[in-house]
Amino acid sequence: MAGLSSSCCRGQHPATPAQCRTISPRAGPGPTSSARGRGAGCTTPQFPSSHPASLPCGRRGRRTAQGSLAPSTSSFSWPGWHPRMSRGDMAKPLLGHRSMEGDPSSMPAAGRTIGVLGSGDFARSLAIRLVCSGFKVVVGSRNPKRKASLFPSAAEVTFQAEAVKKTDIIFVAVFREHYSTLCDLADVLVGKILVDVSNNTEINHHKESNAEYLASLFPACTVVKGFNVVSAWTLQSGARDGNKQVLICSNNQEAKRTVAEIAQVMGFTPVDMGCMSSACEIENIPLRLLPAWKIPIFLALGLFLCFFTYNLIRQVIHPYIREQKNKLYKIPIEVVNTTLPCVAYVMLSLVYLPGVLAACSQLYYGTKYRRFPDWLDQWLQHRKQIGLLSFFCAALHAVYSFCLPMRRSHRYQLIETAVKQAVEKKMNVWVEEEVWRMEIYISVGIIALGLLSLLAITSLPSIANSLNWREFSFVQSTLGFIALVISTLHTLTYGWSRAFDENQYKFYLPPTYTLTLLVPCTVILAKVIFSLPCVQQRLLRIRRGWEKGRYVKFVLPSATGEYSSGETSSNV
Ligand SMILES: Cc1cc2nc3c(=O)[nH]c(=O)nc-3n(C[C@H](O)[C@H](O)[C@H](O)COP(=O)(O)OP(=O)(O)OC[C@H]3O[C@@H](n4cnc5c(N)ncnc54)[C@H](O)[C@@H]3O)c2cc1C
Ligand SMILES: NC(=O)C1=CN([C@@H]2O[C@H](COP(=O)(O)OP(=O)(O)OC[C@H]3O[C@@H](n4cnc5c(N)ncnc54)[C@H](OP(=O)(O)O)[C@@H]3O)[C@@H](O)[C@H]2O)C=CC1
Ligand code: HEM
Ligand SMILES: [Cu+2]
Ligand SMILES: [Fe+3]
Repeated sequence: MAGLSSSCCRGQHPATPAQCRTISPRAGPGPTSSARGRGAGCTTPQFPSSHPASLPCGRRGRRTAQGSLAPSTSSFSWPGWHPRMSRGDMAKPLLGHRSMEGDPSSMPAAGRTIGVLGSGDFARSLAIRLVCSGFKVVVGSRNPKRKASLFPSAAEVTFQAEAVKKTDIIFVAVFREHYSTLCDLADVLVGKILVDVSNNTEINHHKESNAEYLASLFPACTVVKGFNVVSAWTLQSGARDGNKQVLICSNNQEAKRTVAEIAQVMGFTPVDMGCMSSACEIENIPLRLLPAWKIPIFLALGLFLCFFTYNLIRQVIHPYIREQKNKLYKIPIEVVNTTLPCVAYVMLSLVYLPGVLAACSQLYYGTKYRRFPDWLDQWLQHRKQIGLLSFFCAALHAVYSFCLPMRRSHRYQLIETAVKQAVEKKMNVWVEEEVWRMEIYISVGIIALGLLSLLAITSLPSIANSLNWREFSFVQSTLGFIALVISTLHTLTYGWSRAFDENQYKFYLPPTYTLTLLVPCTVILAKVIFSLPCVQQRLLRIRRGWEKGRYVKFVLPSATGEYSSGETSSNV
């Protein structure tokens, strides 16, 4: 068989279903080391027309090209290759074999024979995991002799045709572009479950999903999409250190349930993604890189750039132009440490601003059933990521702040000031107000950061899952808002009277902290207004389903506990 690269074929896809029948391959060079390489692109396997593989799918005779079907497992061990699992510890599966007799479909998932086509990374990890989970495994390879030593001894490695005969569930662990080479197994595969584990190299790279393509090549089989979001490593090392979810879809419920059961026995959590139409989405998942983080990260970078430039102008460019002083040394720490907190603080307020806007919209329309505009919906969805980025910047800011006294420049300035004061015979340099100001804003900063850490911890799924909705909302909504208020205190005590000191205006630009106060103060003011009883009651009613302009008899528990009748409809 031609040594084929297994990278995607850049659009010269070998087979459509029809083509699969008339594929006229020609023998290419013998298997090369790149057979498993990721070459620049692959070509359709070319065989001479006399080659059995040149007959249409389903009507091909048994392959004789590689001679008669060799015995399944060979004692041949590949020199220099030490499979991760030593042969001994894979001798028998971890779970005891349960009775193998009886109707296979009623057989408990474990103990069942599972087929794996392909002998690459994924096939090998899958075989190891299946054997560890108590399944019997038969691997179908184009070259079983060479590959047998890569698999645990409990797994049987044989030719593909041989392997598929022994089981009714087969994991197809080959790349999409090589599905067509399986066509000569079409007859043997009739009525079997094919599990498509393949991924693509780009999002929406093909017009139909790999699973749909596989189903079109083997219409007499039942295709289930699954396991593609699990890496070979997670498969091999077990679900503990990777994502445990296995997303599964298929048009056949029974087949989906069988594969889900196998996933469960392997220690994974099957997630039913519905029918085959979701296969595309499932195949795109491993190609996405932190999709929910894109907008928040761009927002943080944008804010950082703006504040950094602003601080650079004030702290470095202004003294250079006005006093010919070189303050470039301030860039790595001081400029960064007046930029990071601003980003942290503004982003923290951007976490709570959408909630305020949402509340305003509910108050304005007098209903909670009206969809928020898309941009607000999107914003509400991204609050977690915005919040965590704010926490990250605030944590960096705290570390930077603790390091301020370490710097050589700080020490020189300290000595310089001391000498100057000695020369001026200034004995008492203690400024009570300054001392208090700094004590307060540092300690308030620490409390704010402590609260943000609490929010960050409750963001962890394992912690969030242990809280009920009210507890989670208390931490995220109430404590989060308190953190915002305390950060505002920290910023105000740091800024103090600088905003009113004209020396603090460089090129007429106000001190940076004044710019950061706008959004947080708006949010705080709005939240104070929403907490006024008249507004709060209305919001509460709306959230309980009351609607303006609709006759809804509505009773609300009043502060004293008895029920007062709510406002009947008012047509506005
Ligand atoms: C470090 C950190 C980590 C964070 N982690 C997470 C996280 O893991 N998950 C997360 O979701 N957020 C997270 N956040 C963001 C934020 O804490 C939460 O989104 C928080 O719930 C926002 O509270 P809120 O009061 O602004 O709005 P919410 O309490 O969410 O309410 C927003 C708006 O929705 C409407 N609303 C609320 N309740 C109802 C109701 N019952 N019926 C009808 N309408 C209603 C109202 O209009 C309300 O104003 C994190 C923030 C930070 C700083
Ligand atoms: N690696 C991973 O972590 C993951 C991989 N996957 C999917 O699993 C599938 C296999 O991936 P992986 O194991 O990494 O790939 P490999 O290249 O390691 O293995 C692919 C296997 O396909 C067979 N093969 C290679 N070329 C051809 C060909 N021209 N014709 C027929 N069969 C061929 C070979 O088996 P033999 O020579 O024995 O026939 C080879 O071992 C892919 O669809 C991939 O998207 C999904 C999730 C994670
Ligand atoms: C351990 C916690 C914290 C410590 C020790 C700390 C310390 C400091 C220090 C020393 C400054 C002065 C910076 C300078 O002049 O170089 C400062 C400013 C500031 N801090 Fe913090 N801080 C902490 C937490 C926070 C948090 C949680 C926020 C907000 C989310 C925050 C926001 C700010 C802001 C906005 C400024 C003003 C920056 C400027 O305009 O120059 N800080 N903080
Ligand atoms: Cu290709
Ligand atoms: Fe492709």
